Amino acid sequence: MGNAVITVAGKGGVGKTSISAAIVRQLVRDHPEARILAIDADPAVGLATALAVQVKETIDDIRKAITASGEEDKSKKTAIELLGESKFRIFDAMVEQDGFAFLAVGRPEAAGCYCSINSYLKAVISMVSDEFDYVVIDGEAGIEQVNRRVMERVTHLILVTDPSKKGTQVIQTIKKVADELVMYKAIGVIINRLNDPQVARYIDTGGIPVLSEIPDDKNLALCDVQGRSVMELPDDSNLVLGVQRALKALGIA
Ligand SMILES: Nc1ncnc2c1ncn2[C@@H]1O[C@H](COP(=O)(O)OP(=O)(O)OP(=O)(O)O)[C@@H](O)[C@H]1O
Repeated sequence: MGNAVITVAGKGGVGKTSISAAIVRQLVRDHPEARILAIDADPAVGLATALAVQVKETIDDIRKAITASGEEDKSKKTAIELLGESKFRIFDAMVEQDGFAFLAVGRPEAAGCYCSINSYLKAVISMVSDEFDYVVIDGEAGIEQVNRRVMERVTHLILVTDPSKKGTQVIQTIKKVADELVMYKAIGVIINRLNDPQVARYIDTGGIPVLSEIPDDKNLALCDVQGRSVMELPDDSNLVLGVQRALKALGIA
């Protein structure tokens, strides 16, 4: 198989970050020889915390620096061209630890529009994807990044919802947009925090295949409180088992 670019998307607060971190954990264990990159593309910057990574420099920092240098440059190159020329800076910003590389998009300070950082992010994903066997992207909540074609190169789209109607509506909207804009190979849903199996039959994913259902995970709650990495979750914790099932269903594990 070629490289896999896995994106995790869904409504805010449903568990995208925890699931992305658990996917990284699983890939590191299943494929110790593989080159694995985790990208924190959520401006809320949770993946770094979930994986206990100390971020050195973000894509947004690099964007600002090269935009500033571009303004002094009389050759009128576009910022994305400049970014291509400073590819080494992106690789330099990656933190290597526990068997994976990590890159954060950062939190653009200018209020309002993330369009510009999103077009950088898209360029960065294309630029770095070929250098890794697996890329795992923890996306921003909602449809914006899919809509702006940031996720164009994604091969596996994992939609996360909780059992709420709002959650399932968001994943159906993301799927609709992705069907037009993303050439994904596989798509599926993880239903997170589903504690009552009786509730499952009322959940309407709009025909999107369910990859796995994950009940509340006590170990994750403990990790959260103690600020420990999801990499340290025990093998039998609900999140780990649910992510294993999902990766298997997608043909990745
Ligand atoms: N299966 C689970 N069991 C217990 N706690 C969970 C589970 N899934 C997520 N949580 C907790 O719910 C909270 C939100 O999860 P997480 O940050 O992963 O969601 P998110 O979708 O990435 O949120 P955001 O959209 O804000 O980035 C966290 O405190 C996380 O530990």
